[in-house]
Amino acid sequence: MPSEINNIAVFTSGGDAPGMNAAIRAVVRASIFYKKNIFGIYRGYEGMIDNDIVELDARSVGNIIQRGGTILKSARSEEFRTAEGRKQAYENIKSRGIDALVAIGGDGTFTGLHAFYKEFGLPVICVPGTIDNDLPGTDYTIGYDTATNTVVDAVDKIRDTALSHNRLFFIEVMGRDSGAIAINSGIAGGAAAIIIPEEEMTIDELVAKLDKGGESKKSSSLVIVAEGGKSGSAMDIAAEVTKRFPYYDTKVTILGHLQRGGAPTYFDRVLASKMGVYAVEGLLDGKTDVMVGIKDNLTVFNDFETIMSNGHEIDTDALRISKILSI
Ligand SMILES: Nc1ncnc2c1ncn2[C@@H]1O[C@H](COP(=O)(O)OP(=O)(O)OP(=O)(O)O)[C@@H](O)[C@H]1O
Ligand SMILES: O=P(O)(O)OC[C@H]1O[C@](O)(CO)[C@@H](O)[C@@H]1O
Ligand SMILES: [Mg+2]
Repeated sequence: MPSEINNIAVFTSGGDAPGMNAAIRAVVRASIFYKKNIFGIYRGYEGMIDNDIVELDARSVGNIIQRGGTILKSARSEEFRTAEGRKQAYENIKSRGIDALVAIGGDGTFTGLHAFYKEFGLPVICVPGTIDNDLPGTDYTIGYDTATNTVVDAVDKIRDTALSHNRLFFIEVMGRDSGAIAINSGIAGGAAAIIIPEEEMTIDELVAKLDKGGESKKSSSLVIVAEGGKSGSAMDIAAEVTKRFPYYDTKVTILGHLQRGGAPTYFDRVLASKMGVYAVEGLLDGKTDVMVGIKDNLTVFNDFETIMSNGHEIDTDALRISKILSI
Protein backbone atom coordinates (compact mmCIF):
# COMPACT_ATOMS: atom_id res chain seq x y z
CA MET A 1 0.00 0.00 0.00
CA PRO A 2 1.65 3.31 -1.04
CA SER A 3 1.87 5.94 1.71
CA GLU A 4 -0.69 8.72 1.55
CA ILE A 5 0.09 11.67 -0.73
CA ASN A 6 -0.57 15.11 0.75
CA ASN A 7 1.77 17.52 -1.01
CA ILE A 8 2.00 17.43 -4.79
CA ALA A 9 4.33 19.58 -6.92
CA VAL A 10 3.89 20.36 -10.61
CA PHE A 11 6.45 21.68 -13.10
CA THR A 12 6.93 22.24 -16.81
CA SER A 13 10.15 21.21 -18.56
CA GLY A 14 11.75 21.06 -22.01
CA GLY A 15 10.34 23.17 -24.86
CA ASP A 16 7.20 25.05 -23.83
CA ALA A 17 3.98 24.08 -25.59
CA PRO A 18 0.62 25.84 -25.94
CA GLY A 19 -1.74 24.25 -23.42
CA MET A 20 0.86 23.79 -20.69
CA ASN A 21 -0.94 26.49 -18.68
CA ALA A 22 -4.23 24.65 -19.03
CA ALA A 23 -2.48 21.51 -17.78
CA ILE A 24 -0.97 23.35 -14.79
CA ARG A 25 -4.42 24.74 -13.97
CA ALA A 26 -5.95 21.28 -14.12
CA VAL A 27 -3.28 19.72 -11.90
CA VAL A 28 -3.61 22.53 -9.35
CA ARG A 29 -7.40 22.50 -9.23
CA ALA A 30 -7.69 18.71 -9.19
CA SER A 31 -5.21 18.56 -6.30
CA ILE A 32 -7.25 21.11 -4.36
CA PHE A 33 -10.48 19.30 -5.26
CA TYR A 34 -9.00 16.16 -3.68
CA LYS A 35 -7.90 18.20 -0.64
CA LYS A 36 -4.17 18.06 -1.30
CA ASN A 37 -1.59 20.84 -1.03
CA ILE A 38 -0.13 21.82 -4.37
CA PHE A 39 3.21 23.47 -5.16
CA GLY A 40 4.62 24.90 -8.39
CA ILE A 41 8.26 24.45 -9.28
CA TYR A 42 9.65 27.20 -11.53
CA ARG A 43 11.90 26.50 -14.54
CA GLY A 44 11.57 22.73 -14.51
CA TYR A 45 14.55 20.83 -13.13
CA GLU A 46 16.54 24.07 -12.83
CA GLY A 47 14.06 25.35 -10.26
CA MET A 48 14.03 22.00 -8.49
CA ILE A 49 17.80 22.27 -8.05
CA ASP A 50 17.62 25.99 -7.08
CA ASN A 51 14.69 25.45 -4.68
CA ASP A 52 12.50 27.83 -6.68
CA ILE A 53 9.22 26.42 -5.41
CA VAL A 54 5.98 28.14 -4.31
CA GLU A 55 2.69 26.95 -2.91
CA LEU A 56 -0.26 27.51 -5.25
CA ASP A 57 -4.00 27.85 -4.75
CA ALA A 58 -7.01 27.75 -7.05
CA ARG A 59 -6.70 31.50 -7.80
CA SER A 60 -3.00 31.21 -8.73
CA VAL A 61 -4.11 29.54 -11.93
CA GLY A 62 -7.04 31.82 -12.78
CA ASN A 63 -7.12 33.42 -16.22
CA ILE A 64 -4.40 31.22 -17.71
CA ILE A 65 -6.34 28.52 -19.60
CA GLN A 66 -6.27 30.68 -22.73
CA ARG A 67 -2.62 31.67 -22.54
CA GLY A 68 0.33 30.21 -24.44
CA GLY A 69 3.69 29.51 -22.79
CA THR A 70 3.89 28.37 -19.18
CA ILE A 71 3.42 30.51 -16.07
CA LEU A 72 5.83 28.18 -14.27
CA LYS A 73 8.43 28.80 -16.99
CA SER A 74 10.50 26.04 -18.52
CA ALA A 75 14.15 25.12 -18.92
CA ARG A 76 16.56 22.52 -20.18
CA SER A 77 18.85 21.60 -17.28
CA GLU A 78 22.29 20.10 -17.81
CA GLU A 79 22.77 19.78 -14.05
CA PHE A 80 19.79 17.46 -13.65
CA ARG A 81 21.52 15.01 -15.99
CA THR A 82 24.09 14.46 -13.21
CA ALA A 83 23.52 12.35 -10.07
CA GLU A 84 24.63 15.31 -7.91
CA GLY A 85 22.11 17.63 -9.55
CA ARG A 86 19.28 15.16 -8.98
CA LYS A 87 20.36 14.64 -5.36
CA GLN A 88 20.23 18.40 -4.74
CA ALA A 89 16.78 18.48 -6.35
CA TYR A 90 15.62 15.66 -4.08
CA GLU A 91 16.93 17.43 -0.95
CA ASN A 92 14.86 20.51 -1.85
CA ILE A 93 11.74 18.47 -2.60
CA LYS A 94 12.12 16.59 0.68
CA SER A 95 12.68 19.75 2.72
CA ARG A 96 9.37 21.13 1.40
CA GLY A 97 7.55 17.96 2.42
CA ILE A 98 6.58 17.30 -1.21
CA ASP A 99 5.61 13.66 -1.63
CA ALA A 100 4.68 13.40 -5.33
CA LEU A 101 5.59 15.10 -8.62
CA VAL A 102 3.67 15.84 -11.80
CA ALA A 103 5.91 16.65 -14.79
CA ILE A 104 4.53 18.33 -17.88
CA GLY A 105 7.02 17.93 -20.72
CA GLY A 106 8.42 15.67 -23.39
CA ASP A 107 10.51 12.52 -23.70
CA GLY A 108 13.64 14.13 -22.21
CA THR A 109 11.72 15.37 -19.18
CA PHE A 110 10.34 11.88 -18.63
CA THR A 111 13.77 10.28 -19.00
CA GLY A 112 15.04 12.58 -16.26
CA LEU A 113 12.05 11.87 -14.03
CA HIS A 114 12.45 8.14 -14.49
CA ALA A 115 16.07 8.38 -13.29
CA PHE A 116 14.90 10.49 -10.33
CA TYR A 117 12.19 7.95 -9.46
CA LYS A 118 14.63 5.05 -9.61
CA GLU A 119 17.05 6.88 -7.31
CA PHE A 120 14.62 8.25 -4.72
CA GLY A 121 11.34 6.33 -5.07
CA LEU A 122 9.11 9.42 -4.90
CA PRO A 123 5.78 8.88 -6.74
CA VAL A 124 5.95 10.64 -10.12
CA ILE A 125 3.65 10.98 -13.09
CA CYS A 126 4.16 12.50 -16.52
CA VAL A 127 1.79 14.60 -18.62
CA PRO A 128 2.81 14.74 -22.30
CA GLY A 129 3.29 18.41 -23.18
CA THR A 130 5.33 18.95 -26.34
CA ILE A 131 4.56 20.27 -29.80
CA ASP A 132 6.50 17.32 -31.26
CA ASN A 133 3.77 14.65 -30.75
CA ASP A 134 6.58 12.12 -30.47
CA LEU A 135 5.40 10.08 -27.50
CA PRO A 136 3.96 6.61 -27.87
CA GLY A 137 1.17 5.93 -25.38
CA THR A 138 -0.97 8.86 -26.41
CA ASP A 139 -2.59 9.84 -29.69
CA TYR A 140 -1.84 13.52 -29.09
CA THR A 141 0.52 15.52 -26.91
CA ILE A 142 -0.48 18.91 -25.52
CA GLY A 143 0.56 21.72 -27.89
CA TYR A 144 0.79 19.73 -31.07
CA ASP A 145 -2.65 20.74 -32.37
CA THR A 146 -2.01 24.44 -31.77
CA ALA A 147 1.46 24.31 -33.32
CA THR A 148 0.19 22.48 -36.40
CA ASN A 149 -2.63 25.01 -36.86
CA THR A 150 -0.07 27.81 -36.60
CA VAL A 151 1.99 26.15 -39.33
CA VAL A 152 -1.04 25.69 -41.59
CA ASP A 153 -1.93 29.36 -41.21
CA ALA A 154 1.62 30.32 -42.24
CA VAL A 155 1.64 27.86 -45.14
CA ASP A 156 -1.62 29.35 -46.49
CA LYS A 157 -0.08 32.80 -46.45
CA ILE A 158 3.11 31.67 -48.13
CA ARG A 159 1.02 29.94 -50.79
CA ASP A 160 -0.47 33.30 -51.82
CA THR A 161 2.93 34.79 -52.58
CA ALA A 162 4.36 31.56 -54.03
CA LEU A 163 1.50 31.46 -56.51
CA SER A 164 1.88 35.10 -57.50
CA HIS A 165 5.54 34.59 -58.42
CA ASN A 166 5.57 30.97 -59.59
CA ARG A 167 8.08 30.11 -56.90
CA LEU A 168 9.20 27.00 -55.10
CA PHE A 169 9.07 27.52 -51.34
CA PHE A 170 10.79 25.39 -48.72
CA ILE A 171 9.10 25.85 -45.36
CA GLU A 172 10.98 24.51 -42.36
CA VAL A 173 8.93 23.39 -39.41
CA MET A 174 9.87 22.15 -35.93
CA GLY A 175 10.24 18.56 -34.82
CA ARG A 176 13.83 17.75 -33.94
CA ASP A 177 13.35 14.03 -34.48
CA SER A 178 9.68 13.97 -35.30
CA GLY A 179 7.90 14.46 -38.62
CA ALA A 180 4.43 14.77 -37.05
CA ILE A 181 3.98 18.52 -37.56
CA ALA A 182 5.46 18.30 -41.08
CA ILE A 183 3.23 15.44 -42.23
CA ASN A 184 -0.08 16.86 -41.07
CA SER A 185 0.61 20.51 -41.86
CA GLY A 186 1.78 19.23 -45.25
CA ILE A 187 -1.52 17.50 -45.88
CA ALA A 188 -3.58 20.41 -44.56
CA GLY A 189 -1.52 22.98 -46.46
CA GLY A 190 -1.50 21.03 -49.74
CA ALA A 191 2.29 20.60 -49.87
CA ALA A 192 3.92 19.21 -53.03
CA ALA A 193 6.38 17.24 -50.90
CA ILE A 194 7.07 16.58 -47.23
CA ILE A 195 10.54 15.82 -45.90
CA ILE A 196 10.70 14.23 -42.45
CA PRO A 197 13.49 12.93 -40.20
CA GLU A 198 12.09 9.40 -40.18
CA GLU A 199 12.25 8.83 -43.95
CA GLU A 200 15.00 9.71 -46.39
CA MET A 201 14.23 11.63 -49.57
CA THR A 202 17.16 12.40 -51.88
CA ILE A 203 17.38 15.67 -53.81
CA ASP A 204 16.94 13.67 -57.03
CA GLU A 205 13.75 12.08 -55.74
CA LEU A 206 12.46 15.44 -54.61
CA VAL A 207 13.18 17.15 -57.91
CA ALA A 208 11.69 14.25 -59.88
CA LYS A 209 8.49 14.76 -57.88
CA LEU A 210 8.51 18.54 -58.40
CA ASP A 211 9.27 18.17 -62.13
CA LYS A 212 6.28 15.89 -62.48
CA GLY A 213 4.09 18.62 -61.00
CA GLY A 214 5.64 21.12 -63.41
CA GLU A 215 4.83 18.88 -66.39
CA SER A 216 1.20 18.83 -65.34
CA LYS A 217 1.18 22.66 -65.22
CA LYS A 218 1.75 23.18 -61.50
CA SER A 219 3.06 26.76 -61.37
CA SER A 220 4.23 26.99 -57.77
CA SER A 221 5.06 24.46 -55.08
CA LEU A 222 5.44 24.29 -51.33
CA VAL A 223 7.75 21.76 -49.73
CA ILE A 224 7.50 21.21 -45.97
CA VAL A 225 10.81 20.28 -44.38
CA ALA A 226 11.00 19.07 -40.78
CA GLU A 227 14.14 20.27 -39.06
CA GLY A 228 16.51 17.42 -38.31
CA GLY A 229 15.89 15.68 -41.63
CA LYS A 230 18.56 13.43 -43.16
CA SER A 231 18.88 15.62 -46.27
CA GLY A 232 19.73 18.70 -44.17
CA SER A 233 17.91 21.89 -43.30
CA ALA A 234 15.48 23.69 -45.62
CA MET A 235 18.34 26.09 -46.45
CA ASP A 236 20.65 23.19 -47.41
CA ILE A 237 18.01 21.53 -49.55
CA ALA A 238 17.00 24.75 -51.30
CA ALA A 239 20.68 25.56 -52.01
CA GLU A 240 21.25 22.12 -53.51
CA VAL A 241 18.11 22.31 -55.65
CA THR A 242 19.06 25.80 -56.90
CA LYS A 243 22.60 24.68 -57.72
CA ARG A 244 21.57 21.62 -59.67
CA PHE A 245 18.23 22.71 -61.08
CA PRO A 246 18.52 26.48 -61.68
CA TYR A 247 15.15 26.64 -63.44
CA TYR A 248 13.53 26.66 -60.00
CA ASP A 249 13.09 30.07 -58.33
CA THR A 250 13.46 28.96 -54.71
CA LYS A 251 12.75 30.71 -51.42
CA VAL A 252 13.05 29.49 -47.84
CA THR A 253 10.95 30.31 -44.79
CA ILE A 254 11.94 28.98 -41.38
CA LEU A 255 8.94 29.19 -39.11
CA GLY A 256 10.96 28.63 -35.93
CA HIS A 257 9.69 29.48 -32.48
CA LEU A 258 6.49 31.15 -33.56
CA GLN A 259 5.23 27.55 -33.72
CA ARG A 260 5.59 27.24 -29.95
CA GLY A 261 3.63 30.37 -29.04
CA GLY A 262 0.08 31.59 -29.14
CA ALA A 263 -3.20 30.76 -27.49
CA PRO A 264 -3.91 27.03 -27.33
CA THR A 265 -6.68 25.69 -29.54
CA TYR A 266 -9.86 24.38 -27.92
CA PHE A 267 -8.47 20.87 -28.56
CA ASP A 268 -5.27 21.48 -26.61
CA ARG A 269 -7.15 23.17 -23.75
CA VAL A 270 -9.49 20.21 -23.36
CA LEU A 271 -6.71 17.65 -23.77
CA ALA A 272 -4.58 19.44 -21.17
CA SER A 273 -7.52 19.78 -18.76
CA LYS A 274 -8.33 16.08 -18.99
CA MET A 275 -4.73 14.93 -18.71
CA GLY A 276 -4.03 17.19 -15.72
CA VAL A 277 -6.97 15.78 -13.79
CA TYR A 278 -6.17 12.18 -14.78
CA ALA A 279 -2.57 12.67 -13.64
CA VAL A 280 -3.63 13.71 -10.14
CA GLU A 281 -6.23 10.96 -9.94
CA GLY A 282 -3.63 8.44 -11.14
CA LEU A 283 -1.16 9.52 -8.46
CA LEU A 284 -3.78 9.34 -5.74
CA ASP A 285 -4.72 5.92 -7.04
CA GLY A 286 -1.15 4.71 -6.41
CA LYS A 287 0.21 4.96 -9.97
CA THR A 288 3.82 5.99 -10.33
CA ASP A 289 6.54 6.22 -12.99
CA VAL A 290 3.87 6.31 -15.68
CA MET A 291 2.73 8.69 -18.38
CA VAL A 292 -0.92 9.55 -18.72
CA GLY A 293 -2.18 9.30 -22.28
CA ILE A 294 -5.40 9.30 -24.25
CA LYS A 295 -5.58 6.61 -26.91
CA ASP A 296 -8.72 5.96 -28.97
CA ASN A 297 -10.57 8.22 -26.50
CA LEU A 298 -9.56 6.08 -23.53
CA THR A 299 -7.37 7.20 -20.65
CA VAL A 300 -4.30 5.04 -20.37
CA PHE A 301 -1.33 4.95 -18.02
CA ASN A 302 1.78 3.48 -19.60
CA ASP A 303 4.85 2.74 -17.60
CA PHE A 304 7.86 4.71 -18.59
CA GLU A 305 10.00 1.76 -19.75
CA THR A 306 7.29 0.72 -22.21
CA ILE A 307 6.94 4.26 -23.56
CA MET A 308 10.63 4.74 -24.16
CA SER A 309 11.34 1.25 -25.49
CA ASN A 310 8.68 1.60 -28.20
CA GLY A 311 10.26 4.67 -29.81
CA HIS A 312 7.91 7.11 -31.49
CA GLU A 313 5.82 5.98 -34.43
CA ILE A 314 5.07 8.03 -37.49
CA ASP A 315 1.63 8.14 -39.00
CA THR A 316 2.46 6.09 -42.09
CA ASP A 317 -1.10 6.30 -43.36
CA ALA A 318 -1.03 10.12 -43.25
CA LEU A 319 2.26 10.02 -45.14
CA ARG A 320 0.69 7.71 -47.77
CA ILE A 321 -2.30 10.06 -48.13
CA SER A 322 -0.01 13.06 -48.58
CA LYS A 323 1.79 11.28 -51.42
CA ILE A 324 -1.45 10.39 -53.21
CA LEU A 325 -2.73 13.95 -52.96
CA SER A 326 0.43 15.82 -53.92
CA ILE A 327 0.61 14.71 -57.56
N1 LIG B 1 18.89 11.15 -19.60
C1 LIG B 1 18.53 12.15 -18.79
N2 LIG B 1 18.85 12.13 -17.47
C2 LIG B 1 18.48 13.13 -16.66
N3 LIG B 1 17.76 14.21 -17.07
C3 LIG B 1 17.42 14.28 -18.35
C4 LIG B 1 17.77 13.26 -19.29
N4 LIG B 1 17.27 13.60 -20.50
C5 LIG B 1 16.66 14.78 -20.32
N5 LIG B 1 16.74 15.20 -19.05
C6 LIG B 1 16.24 16.45 -18.47
O1 LIG B 1 15.00 16.81 -19.06
C7 LIG B 1 15.12 18.14 -19.63
C8 LIG B 1 14.17 18.27 -20.78
O2 LIG B 1 14.51 17.36 -21.82
P1 LIG B 1 14.50 17.83 -23.35
O3 LIG B 1 15.31 19.08 -23.46
O4 LIG B 1 14.91 16.66 -24.17
O5 LIG B 1 13.00 18.26 -23.63
P2 LIG B 1 11.68 17.39 -23.70
O6 LIG B 1 11.17 17.15 -22.32
O7 LIG B 1 11.91 16.18 -24.54
O8 LIG B 1 10.67 18.40 -24.39
P3 LIG B 1 10.66 18.90 -25.92
O9 LIG B 1 11.23 17.79 -26.78
O10 LIG B 1 9.26 19.20 -26.19
O11 LIG B 1 11.53 20.14 -25.94
C9 LIG B 1 16.60 18.23 -19.99
O12 LIG B 1 17.03 19.57 -20.13
C10 LIG B 1 17.24 17.56 -18.78
O13 LIG B 1 17.29 18.43 -17.68
O1 LIG C 1 13.72 26.15 -28.04
P1 LIG C 1 14.91 25.29 -28.26
O2 LIG C 1 15.58 24.92 -26.98
O3 LIG C 1 15.81 25.85 -29.29
O4 LIG C 1 14.40 23.90 -28.85
C1 LIG C 1 13.85 23.71 -30.11
C2 LIG C 1 13.27 22.34 -30.17
O5 LIG C 1 12.21 22.23 -29.24
C3 LIG C 1 11.07 21.70 -29.89
O6 LIG C 1 10.27 22.81 -30.22
C4 LIG C 1 10.28 20.82 -28.97
O7 LIG C 1 11.02 19.69 -28.70
C5 LIG C 1 11.62 21.00 -31.11
O8 LIG C 1 10.63 20.80 -32.09
C6 LIG C 1 12.72 21.93 -31.48
O9 LIG C 1 13.70 21.28 -32.23
MG1 LIG D 1 11.64 15.83 -26.66
